[in-house]
Amino acid sequence: MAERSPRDPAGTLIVVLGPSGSGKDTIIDFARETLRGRSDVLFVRRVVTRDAAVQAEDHDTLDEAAFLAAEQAGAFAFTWKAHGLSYGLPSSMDGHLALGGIAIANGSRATLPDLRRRYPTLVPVTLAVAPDVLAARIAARGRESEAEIAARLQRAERFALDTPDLTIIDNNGAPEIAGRAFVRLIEQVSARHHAIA
Ligand SMILES: Nc1ncnc2c1ncn2[C@@H]1O[C@H](COP(=O)(O)OP(=O)(O)O)[C@@H](O)[C@H]1O
Ligand SMILES: O=P(O)(O)OC[C@H]1O[C@H](OP(=O)(O)OP(=O)(O)O)[C@H](O)[C@@H]1O
Repeated sequence: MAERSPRDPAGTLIVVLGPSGSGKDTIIDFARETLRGRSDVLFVRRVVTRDAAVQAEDHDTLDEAAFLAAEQAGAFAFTWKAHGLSYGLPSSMDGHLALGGIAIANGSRATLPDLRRRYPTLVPVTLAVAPDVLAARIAARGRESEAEIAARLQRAERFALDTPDLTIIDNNGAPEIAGRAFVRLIEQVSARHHAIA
């Protein structure tokens, strides 16, 4: 993890957290479509060392060596490792936050304490999904091997996100229901910005 001094940007980072298959990308995609044209809301495009051929969220791909070089050159605002992959949120995100914008990123539960230190106004969001629904959705997504799915399900049980300011969105129903709840949260954050401005 790149160590930087904490800052208190004018904007707000909304981070979507939750086990593999819980619907992080689904609600982010729904909000991106719904809020298209809103220049104050940045949907952060992650850099991931995942094979570009693997169907996943729309991310930039680097191999490990290139990721490390980019990290050392200051290309990332925040990085972490999970599932044998490296993930980076590009430093352009900090520029957007410094201007008072809202940034939305898919993040890692394991890094929540570090992320909060670095972004004190962080708004963490998580998705609640029953374990059997989760398992079925990861399998149906067809992105991981059986061993990888088993590892992801094990990891799903390791984190209890016990933080008082956490927004929990139920995603056991239709994706639009969770998607709309997420858009409402973004609108609330946006209204808070306007009230302060
Ligand atoms: N509410 C839902 N109902 C049915 N399928 C869903 C729902 N939410 C997500 N999915 C599906 O479950 C799979 C995992 O969702 P995804 O958004 O990729 O999760 P994550 O980003 O948290 O790993 C995807 O195939 C997605 O289309
Ligand atoms: O610490 P955790 O909360 O377990 O998260 C670990 C990683 O898993 C997810 O990535 P990825 O998009 O590769 O996996 P997913 O789509 O299966 O969640 C998430 O965005 C983190 O990068």
